[in-house]
Amino acid sequence: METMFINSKNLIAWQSKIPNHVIALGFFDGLHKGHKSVILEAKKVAHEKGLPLTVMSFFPHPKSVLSNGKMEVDYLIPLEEKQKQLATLGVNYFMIVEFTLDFASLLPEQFIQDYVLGLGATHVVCGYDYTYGKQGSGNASTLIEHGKGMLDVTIVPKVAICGEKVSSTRIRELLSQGEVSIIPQLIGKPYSVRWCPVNGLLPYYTLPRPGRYEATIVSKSVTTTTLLQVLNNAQIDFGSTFVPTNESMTISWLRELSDEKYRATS
Ligand SMILES: Cc1cc2nc3c(=O)[nH]c(=O)nc-3n(C[C@H](O)[C@H](O)[C@H](O)COP(=O)(O)O)c2cc1C
Ligand SMILES: Nc1ncnc2c1ncn2[C@@H]1O[C@H](COP(=O)(O)OP(=O)(O)OP(=O)(O)O)[C@@H](O)[C@H]1O
Repeated sequence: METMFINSKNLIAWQSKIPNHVIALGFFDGLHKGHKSVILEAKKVAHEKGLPLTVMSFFPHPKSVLSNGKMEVDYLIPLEEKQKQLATLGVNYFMIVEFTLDFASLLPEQFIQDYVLGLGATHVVCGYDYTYGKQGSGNASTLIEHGKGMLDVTIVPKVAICGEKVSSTRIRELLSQGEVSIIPQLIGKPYSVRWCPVNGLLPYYTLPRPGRYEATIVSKSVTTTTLLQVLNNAQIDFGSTFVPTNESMTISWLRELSDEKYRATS
């Protein structure tokens, strides 16, 4: 998979470099089941048309840019993890467009002409609630019109669990409520963060709310299931769990323990 960092300054250079492709559009934080449904649909279309598969995302998150940094977004995964997971899903090109206030003010049709058609997409796949362009005024039903006959469009229906849309927002809510045991229903596996002994939580991950959790730690392919206490949004008390001093590790959050259960198991 090739990753491209695109902005207004290098856009023209990229426009002449990328072959025609099928593109999936969205921010895709956490790569949950709704996102995978969009990307796998795009993969199917790309296969049928014999074209490469592209995913276009943005960075930083539109909400943090549009609030002038006042709104802190609790990112679920950093770009490197998104990159790794997209490569595993079979994506050929990963376009990361720099989200700036100037970019946010592009009219929806301009975005489609310059960044979608202009970069070589001939078929767009997005979810039913995808929005784009100034004030998010473009949506799934305006894509055909803004494509001016040059763009095929596939809209993916809502993926829901118990009637509720699977979303990055919902996962952030579950983390803030300590409800980590529900998250596998949304992303297909427990929510994981990367932790390194020197710097602690790596950037663009979010810890569940303070409390005691059953978790697995994977370090150098050795998996340990243990009890951990989250103290605040950056600190974990590892208790008696052995933590290597020179290795980073992956911590997967399995379930929050009530105080009684914690006392019984510790
Ligand atoms: C060119 C462009 C301009 C945008 N401008 C705005 C904006 O002014 N206000 C806003 O809330 N979101 C804006 N967005 C963000 C989108 O509404 C949307 O959040 C983003 O495209 C990610 O889509 P998703 O949330 O469906 O993944 C813009 C997006 C694009 C591509
Ligand atoms: N549950 C879902 N079912 C179908 N499509 C989805 C679903 N969730 C997101 N999508 C689509 O995936 C792409 C990326 O969406 P986006 O990054 O906005 O995810 P989100 O989970 O809705 O995020 P947030 O909760 O922050 O709004 C968009 O095309 C969007 O329409």
